[in-house]
Amino acid sequence: MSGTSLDGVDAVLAELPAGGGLRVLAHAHLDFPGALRAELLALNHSGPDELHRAAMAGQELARCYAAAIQALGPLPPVRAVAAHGQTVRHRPEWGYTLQLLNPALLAELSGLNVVADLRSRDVAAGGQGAPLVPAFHRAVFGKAGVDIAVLNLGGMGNLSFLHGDGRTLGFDTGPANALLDAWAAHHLDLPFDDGGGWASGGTVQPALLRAFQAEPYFALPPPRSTGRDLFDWPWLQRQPLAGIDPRDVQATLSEFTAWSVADALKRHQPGAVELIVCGGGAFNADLLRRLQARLPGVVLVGSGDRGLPPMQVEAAAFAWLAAAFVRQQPGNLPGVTGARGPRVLGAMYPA
Ligand SMILES: Nc1ncnc2c1ncn2[C@@H]1O[C@H](COP(=O)(O)OP(=O)(O)OP(=O)(O)O)[C@@H](O)[C@H]1O
Ligand SMILES: CC(=O)N[C@H]1[C@@H]2OC[C@@H](O2)[C@@H](O)[C@@H]1O[C@H](C)C(=O)O
Repeated sequence: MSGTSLDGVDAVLAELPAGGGLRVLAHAHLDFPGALRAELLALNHSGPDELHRAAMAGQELARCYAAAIQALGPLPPVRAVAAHGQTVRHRPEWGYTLQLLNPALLAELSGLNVVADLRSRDVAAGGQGAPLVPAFHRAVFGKAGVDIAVLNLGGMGNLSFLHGDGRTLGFDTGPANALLDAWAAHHLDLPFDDGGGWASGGTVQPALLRAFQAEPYFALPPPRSTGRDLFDWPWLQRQPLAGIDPRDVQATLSEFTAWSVADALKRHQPGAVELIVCGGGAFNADLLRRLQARLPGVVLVGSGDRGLPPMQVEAAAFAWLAAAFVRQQPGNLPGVTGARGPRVLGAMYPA
């Protein structure tokens, strides 16, 4: 799995018994080489010779994925590799979502079956193609009779609502780390603001926060999903930032992310008693503190305390989706994505 924060690749070796359940046997993370990260970031927006560059980046990604698989150590017999690829365009309203990867090359390099392109069938059926993890969250974190929410803080944020009565809903809340990382990189020359330490010393600017909140995406009803197509550096540059201390901008971005999650939770699952947090944002203490302040009645729990560490959840989720493909079972939840019905997700490139 490599997500929209573009930090690198997370791989897990997962055991998925036919009767249900999941056991992660190994985890490896590889940072993207700097040049690849910069190219993937650039490919999120149109530019010169982008078809050639996308094809080259897809090959480089396949090599990174193969290295991540190798970093898992000696492997038992593996049924399939779930390979998400790198989202560089997400335009379900135009009938497509695009994850760069050369899955044929990954099959060649790894000698394993590769299941890729896990989102496009849902989009073909009229869905958003995202988020796909709510079904997995239900399977691993759900509890009958208890309202639980699961929050992924990746480049973008997404919430799953695991209602006690068995209903599962979810959608993308908006940007999570993508804008925080971009601003920190620009002003601190660091890949991210570790623990949110820089943001925590800033002062939230109410007028700027209101400008962020005025983005029409936040008024959309579900099903909804988003990406760097909208929330990226160009979006930030359109905001009224002039004359504001950069540290206050970072604090305001952090508060904005906390607001987008808390507002979504209050509107869609006011009875939630527990919020399980995963994704790299789970290590941002400043962001979690702001979120807790906006959700006084909700207990925030790291996903590690519920059996799956924050950096493993997404990779495990896509392994689970690929297992559904191997069994020719649907992976999407039409009530979440808006697809016309359940669909088998993905395509296999044989070993
Ligand atoms: N110690 C930390 N302090 C603050 N932020 C952190 C820390 N560690 C990781 N992060 C954040 O988490 C990000 C990586 O998160 P993750 O790998 O979950 O995202 P992703 O999978 O790329 O995104 P998505 O869920 O959108 O697909 C980093 O880019 C950084 O912003
Ligand atoms: C198109 C795409 O890659 N979307 C990602 C992204 O990262 C977070 C959010 O935006 C979510 O919609 C999705 O990933 C999660 C894991 C999902 O599909 O459930």
